Amino acid sequence: MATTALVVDDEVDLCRLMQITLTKMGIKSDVAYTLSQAKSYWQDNDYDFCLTDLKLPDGSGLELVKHISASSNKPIAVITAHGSMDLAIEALKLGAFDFVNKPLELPRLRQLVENALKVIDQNNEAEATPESSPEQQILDSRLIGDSAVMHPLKNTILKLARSQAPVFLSGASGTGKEVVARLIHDLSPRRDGSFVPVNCGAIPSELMESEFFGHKKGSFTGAVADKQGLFQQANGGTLFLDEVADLPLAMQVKLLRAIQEKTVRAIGDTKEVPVDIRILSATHKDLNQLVQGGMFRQDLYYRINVIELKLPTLNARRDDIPVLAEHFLAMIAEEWQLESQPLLTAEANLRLQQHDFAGNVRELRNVLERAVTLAETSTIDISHLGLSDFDADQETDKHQKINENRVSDSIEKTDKNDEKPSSIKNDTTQQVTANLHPYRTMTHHYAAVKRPSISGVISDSTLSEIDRRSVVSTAYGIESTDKVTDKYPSETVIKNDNERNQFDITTASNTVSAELPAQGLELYLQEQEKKLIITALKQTGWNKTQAAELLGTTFRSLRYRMTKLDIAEDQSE
Ligand SMILES: Nc1ncnc2c1ncn2[C@@H]1O[C@H](COP(=O)(O)OP(=O)(O)OP(=O)(O)O)[C@@H](O)[C@H]1O
Repeated sequence: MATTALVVDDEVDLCRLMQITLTKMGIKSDVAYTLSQAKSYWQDNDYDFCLTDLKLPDGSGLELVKHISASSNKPIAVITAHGSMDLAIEALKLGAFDFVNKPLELPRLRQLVENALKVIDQNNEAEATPESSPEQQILDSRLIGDSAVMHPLKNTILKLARSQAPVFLSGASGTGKEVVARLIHDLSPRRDGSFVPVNCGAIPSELMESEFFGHKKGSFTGAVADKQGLFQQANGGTLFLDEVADLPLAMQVKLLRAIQEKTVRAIGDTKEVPVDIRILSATHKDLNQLVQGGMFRQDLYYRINVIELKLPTLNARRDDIPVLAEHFLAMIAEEWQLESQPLLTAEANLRLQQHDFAGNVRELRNVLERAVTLAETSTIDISHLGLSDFDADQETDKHQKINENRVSDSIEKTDKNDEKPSSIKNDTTQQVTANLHPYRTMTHHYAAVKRPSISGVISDSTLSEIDRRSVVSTAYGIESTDKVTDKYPSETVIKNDNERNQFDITTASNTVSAELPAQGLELYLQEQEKKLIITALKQTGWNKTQAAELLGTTFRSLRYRMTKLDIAEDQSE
């Protein structure tokens, strides 16, 4: 059956133009010239989608958007006068799936209609298999959790995936913002295009323009060839601006312009190139507060935060911990090629559910990776988790402290500010090791952001023990000690040795600050880790068991790190 559409506009010529375009695309259409006529046509016919002007003689097209999106999930797109971005944003918030500007550009109209057709197909598929639509299956297999807060979240993700609206993902670190961003893309009509994630905090500011918009050969020293920017790489797909709060103000202006105009100009180029991208963004920081403080442009905030999706902390969905744990253990077993999947004892499972996960899902995964590494067999007991003994009173205290810090909505406030009592932060230091997200570059969190003080660097909660040793030894120019305790490593290492006790930490900070790694902390640490591992492997003739022993780690852990750092099995030649 042919697809049908309702076109609503009071300009007769424009309606004819739209009808001709639709007919050429095999779509039958009716035209309504007023709001009331549109409502009654929509009521009496079973159209597949609607395209409406916002300014109608007897009312606003926004009313039609509200009417249609409240009663069905059929796509409705709006036509806006050039420059009336506020209305377009309002329409997206009300449920319009996309908008097109006047004067109408036919390629853009065709692209919008093609996206609408894809949404219609997806809706039909979902209706045919309501219990297990392909979308639902993808969602359930990648966003693990079945607790009360996850149901509405998943439904919203499905809805947002069908829209073209910019979505801002907020939530504390490790709650799964990137997982959700990928899902929104993979479930959207843009899924055949690329998903391009960019860590805004990791790109040096002097390279930003070239990274985002590209450059022409010879446009500056070092531009040895033409380079495509991230916007163009995401053309037809989705650009995910992760850690968007870290964008320098100068770049915010340029980004806003590109997003509004939907065109980019490479450095050294004379022409603007149109780009068709959807913007998703995320940060664990309170962007609203940054706007108030003048650190983030209000207009850009308004533009990227058309729809905000808040991700719950893991503490707010403890029921999901067992199922998440099982999911991660299965992943670890596969990635590490274990003979059998590790299993948690009932006590270990319970202990995990009691733990205060300041690092959220990422922390859970890291705790499990460490536990699998420590366990001699495939049974993971409470002792392998490395969590301090559970003290119900203490945990209650912690939760109370968190609650005191929350203003009205407890979860949202903690998410936004990442506020934790220092006791909890210390816990995190013990629990959270390196970010092990398979998609994410290791430069993700810390490069270019947390360089200023050595104490900041070393107390970084994501450092694994070996990372810490190399930081301590390299930064201070001292040998690493064998006894690196789990807590704050720099001071512990220094305090363990009388000679080093005399070492003035302030002087150290000053001395070291001049030698901070240009490539950023994470990249630097990776290089150090890689060097140490290769040295140990070379010393043992690439015998992994012996190399692991030399490094004071386990075979499994070494194998994991080799894969993570891309160290080939034998580089002896
Ligand atoms: N619901 C979930 N189901 C399965 N894995 C999840 C879920 N939530 C998070 N994860 C996993 O947790 C880790 C952290 O997730 P992610 O990187 O998406 O968090 P984030 O909120 O973007 O963190 P950050 O703010 O630090 O960038 C990843 O390994 C991710 O795969």
